[in-house]
Amino acid sequence: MALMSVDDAQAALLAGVAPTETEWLDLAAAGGRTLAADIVALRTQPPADLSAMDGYALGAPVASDVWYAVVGESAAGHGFGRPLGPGEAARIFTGAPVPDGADRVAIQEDAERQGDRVRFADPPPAGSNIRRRGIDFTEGKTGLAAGTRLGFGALGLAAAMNHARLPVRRRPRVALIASGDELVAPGAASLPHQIVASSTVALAQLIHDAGGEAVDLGIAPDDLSALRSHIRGAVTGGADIVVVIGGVSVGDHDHTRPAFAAEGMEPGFWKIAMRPGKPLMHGRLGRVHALGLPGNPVSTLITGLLFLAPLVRAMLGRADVLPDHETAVLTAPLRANDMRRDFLRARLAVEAGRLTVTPVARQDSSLLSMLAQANALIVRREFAPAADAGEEVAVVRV
Ligand SMILES: Nc1nc2c(c(=O)[nH]1)N[C@H]1C(S)=C(S)[C@@H](COP(=O)(O)OP(=O)(O)OC[C@H]3O[C@@H](n4cnc5c(N)ncnc54)[C@H](O)[C@@H]3O)O[C@H]1N2
Ligand code: MOO
Repeated sequence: MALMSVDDAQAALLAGVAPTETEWLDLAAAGGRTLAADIVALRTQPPADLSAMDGYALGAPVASDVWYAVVGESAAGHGFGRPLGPGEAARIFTGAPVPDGADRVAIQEDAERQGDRVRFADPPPAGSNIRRRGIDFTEGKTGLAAGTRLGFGALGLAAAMNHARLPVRRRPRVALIASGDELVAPGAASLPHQIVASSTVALAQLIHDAGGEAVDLGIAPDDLSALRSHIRGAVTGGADIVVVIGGVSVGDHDHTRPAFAAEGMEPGFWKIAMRPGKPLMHGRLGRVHALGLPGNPVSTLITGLLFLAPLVRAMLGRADVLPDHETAVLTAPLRANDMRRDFLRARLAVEAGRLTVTPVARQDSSLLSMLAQANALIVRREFAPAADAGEEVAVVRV
């Protein structure tokens, strides 16, 4: 069976993905969520011309070295009440409205004040220290686009635009089923034939970081009907994506594909030209995505990073769905690659102002100790020629 390319498999997975429904959240609960609609400014900011400094609001000087009459004060949160006439100044503070008739603000450090009058050796030019109405945003204009992840900057802007609640996408629900007779929960392993089911918690973190909600459905034994009932439980429980970890290869105890098929899966792809992660499988159970991730823990997490996390982001309507590729300088030579795209576990560093990358010592897809050391993957394209230290290579951060 020919292997499918990573690019074709990602495109097939992400084609026509339907976004989750909209829910409305208070601002304070919306951090990290993804906007379901464009957000329009409900007001103009600043709403008036405001002073950028503490000082004096003035009109143009009528003569050099002129004394202005200080006729009142404009403080933030208060209006000034009347226009300034020629030769008049108002004491003003940062964030306060600039009175009509004033066209500049002189800072107080430059003022010579005597009683109710003030003068400036060198008055500032027109427009100085005034933040004009609407320089940040104007009412009715889109300030944040649908698909934006609400980080602190976007949340602050939404609040400033006078929104108390925001429409966000429901977090995609990802059911995680570990499969294998050897598996036991973290903390419970004692026998030599037992292996800790480490991938569930690791994938859950990846899903959370992508904006999804992971649901741990535990461990299914190597038994077709047990795995089928776990999958049914995931679907009836409202999962958007059902992930089975392991059992996607060709061994006698690999039941993942047959179990999904018996539950009515419309097959998508199986077997990808990548290392690690070759046995990756995708299909559809109606609206629900079925994913079989290869069991070797590093393979699970790299296919999670390259396929599952992008699927979650696509369901959120995000624009930035696939991981970004950057460029870094190799510190060690690499041999030529074969027909599988290789994702080498590696460490990025900044050396003499350049981003450098060094593969970790061992690349076996069972070695979580190596993955935990890595902060990036070197992406070696299919049939890439040997590379020397000093060459640039593509990297993806992990
Ligand atoms: N004849 C072939 N054998 C294998 C092939 C192949 O193409 N032909 N592919 C290999 C590759 S590549 C991978 S990757 C593995 C994946 O196989 P499975 O998805 O069937 O994974 P399992 O056999 O169930 O498990 C593999 C390995 O990973 C451990 N494991 C499984 N689940 C977890 C978990 N939740 N947490 C931690 N560790 C887990 C499991 O104990 C096994 O050691 O197949 C190769 N074989
Ligand atoms: O692809 Mo497997 O994931 O090489 O170990």
